[in-house]
Amino acid sequence: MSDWHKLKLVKILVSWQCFGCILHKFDKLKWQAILKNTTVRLCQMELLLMLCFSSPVRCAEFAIPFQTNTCPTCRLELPTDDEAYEAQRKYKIVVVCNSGLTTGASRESILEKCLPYAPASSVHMVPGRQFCFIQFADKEAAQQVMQALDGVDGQNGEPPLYLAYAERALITDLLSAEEEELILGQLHWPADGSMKHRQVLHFGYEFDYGTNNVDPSRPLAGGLPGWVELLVTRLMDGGHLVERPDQMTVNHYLPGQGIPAHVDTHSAFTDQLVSISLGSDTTMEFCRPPPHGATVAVRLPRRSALVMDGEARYLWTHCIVPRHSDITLTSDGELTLTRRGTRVSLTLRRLRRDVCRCRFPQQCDSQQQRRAEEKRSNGETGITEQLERTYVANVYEQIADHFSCTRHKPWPRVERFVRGLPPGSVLLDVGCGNGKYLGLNPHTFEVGVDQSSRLCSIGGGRGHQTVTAGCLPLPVRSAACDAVICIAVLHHLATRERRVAALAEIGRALRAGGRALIYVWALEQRQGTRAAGYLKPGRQQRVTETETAAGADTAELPLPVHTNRTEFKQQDMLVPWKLRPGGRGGGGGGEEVHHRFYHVYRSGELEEDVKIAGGLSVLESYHDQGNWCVMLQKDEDVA
Ligand SMILES: O=C(O)CCC(=O)C(=O)O
Ligand SMILES: [Fe+2]
Ligand SMILES: [Zn+2]
Repeated sequence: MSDWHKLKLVKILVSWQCFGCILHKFDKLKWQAILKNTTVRLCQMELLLMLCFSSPVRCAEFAIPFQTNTCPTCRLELPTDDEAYEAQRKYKIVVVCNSGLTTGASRESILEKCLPYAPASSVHMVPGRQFCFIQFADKEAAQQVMQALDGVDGQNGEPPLYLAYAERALITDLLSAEEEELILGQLHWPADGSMKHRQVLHFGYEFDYGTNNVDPSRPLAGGLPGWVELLVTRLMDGGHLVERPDQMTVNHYLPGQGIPAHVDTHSAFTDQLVSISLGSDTTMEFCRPPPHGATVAVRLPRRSALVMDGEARYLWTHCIVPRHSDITLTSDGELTLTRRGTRVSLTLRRLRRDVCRCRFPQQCDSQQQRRAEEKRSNGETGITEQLERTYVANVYEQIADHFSCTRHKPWPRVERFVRGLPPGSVLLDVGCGNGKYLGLNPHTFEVGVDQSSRLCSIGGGRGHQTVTAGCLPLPVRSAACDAVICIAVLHHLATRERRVAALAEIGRALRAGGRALIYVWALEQRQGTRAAGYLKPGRQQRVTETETAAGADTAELPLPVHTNRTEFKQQDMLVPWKLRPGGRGGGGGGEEVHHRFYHVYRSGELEEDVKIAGGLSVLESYHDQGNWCVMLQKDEDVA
């Protein structure tokens, strides 16, 4: 593999996945050399994580606030595009991605490299890590160093440094001790104690702990106090806050008190939340929901402000564990137990008056609600998604091992397409299953996508790159692929709208001039006098879906059940899969029957769908092995 080819692959992966996942994949390669001229970006929570493992005190100090996408491997956020990245190049803290204590760099060696371009005010080395942070007096100094050093070869053959801008998420010196005292004196706590585990006050709007929401039509008299407006102005002038908050919740915690893990409701508040600590330091814990389940402890010093945005605001939960003491680091790097005092926090938020557009629809009450409303108004009831989940996704997950045993021989014309790709091509296999079409051409870069995590791990176990994801949308950058294959996948989508959308997604993934090969099961299993293999009796070993569910109760199924090895009687149906005893879930005794949803295509239908999807031309179309097949080419310059 030439360096150019490696670079191309890394570029594609970098745009899909976060730095940590890339490094994980590439630890065997000399990634420093490969990454030359490639913009490496870290995502906010990943930085917090990496920092945190070695340093519970400084973990939250830095974050990179790019506009982001989600890494399909680990679901971390990633920057979206170069424009967004360029627009954000204005921070006075820089992270050096490939120089840290574990690469043999020192504070002195880093300073020495920067000094000819601009003086650095401090360098933070992170124990056990291969990156470090440099803080400059101003943005211009940071920019000069960035321009001079980023990706440029070092002297005497030294590898280049890779730099990215970073920003503080924690503002440690927001207010003075006198101001803190004045503010604490302004707050009047009701004698009866408003909550069981802590006391709270609300300004601007009341936060309702029953619904975890606010009523925008009922503002509280008085709005926010003047002294808060002053702190807000400081945060905005410092570039830490984009919008002026209009709601404040003040929490009062005695030592031993805390707040349960939660994500502030998406539909209630906008992108940035601020937590200002008064009276005492504390430790706030951020947790990423399972299956990842990472925990990051962030030390919040008194008189500091923590700004949560991106996935720290929308995806990770935050909590304060009810404890009397926290484990912290001394300035000498020793671990010590620090007793908590009484802490008062100011949570500043802005009411949301539109739909949340965060990148975590699964976690987003606002987007879920909107989708439900749309469905209701369309008269649609989620049947489609339910059908695909029950009769496609869940079934493949259960029959994965057995299914994989029946899928080893590539169909010749698909194999020919893959083998014919020019060296260096990037091939995406949409619905890759166990990866039987991956690895046929050693000169291409291939990534398989399948929504079954079990099939992905079977493919992954054979050394292929697989990503667990569906095809709507595809987890790839636009125009990233030279070729796409999508074999026996689209017939599992339950509506025409979704089948067309999947074709459009394939088109989006292709570069102009790139080609795709699509196979879908045909309604017509006969061509002239020739019957497809599927109809031939006595070929039970090729696929094992040979019999109808003998004795299975089909009365409750939502669609007619097809009798295997017979002609199709309708286009939408359920096709039984008999799970062999001994296969997963087979258990050695009786046979389990699973039903998969299919929409078999009639002659010409696939071509019509391609036309509706747009931007793709049909180069060739044919009938092969009982499938309708098209070879497509992405049109040049579709405006
Ligand atoms: O006390 C804090 O800093 C956090 C409070 C909080 O998370 C909230 O009110 O939603
Ligand atoms: Fe909160
Ligand atoms: Zn949201």
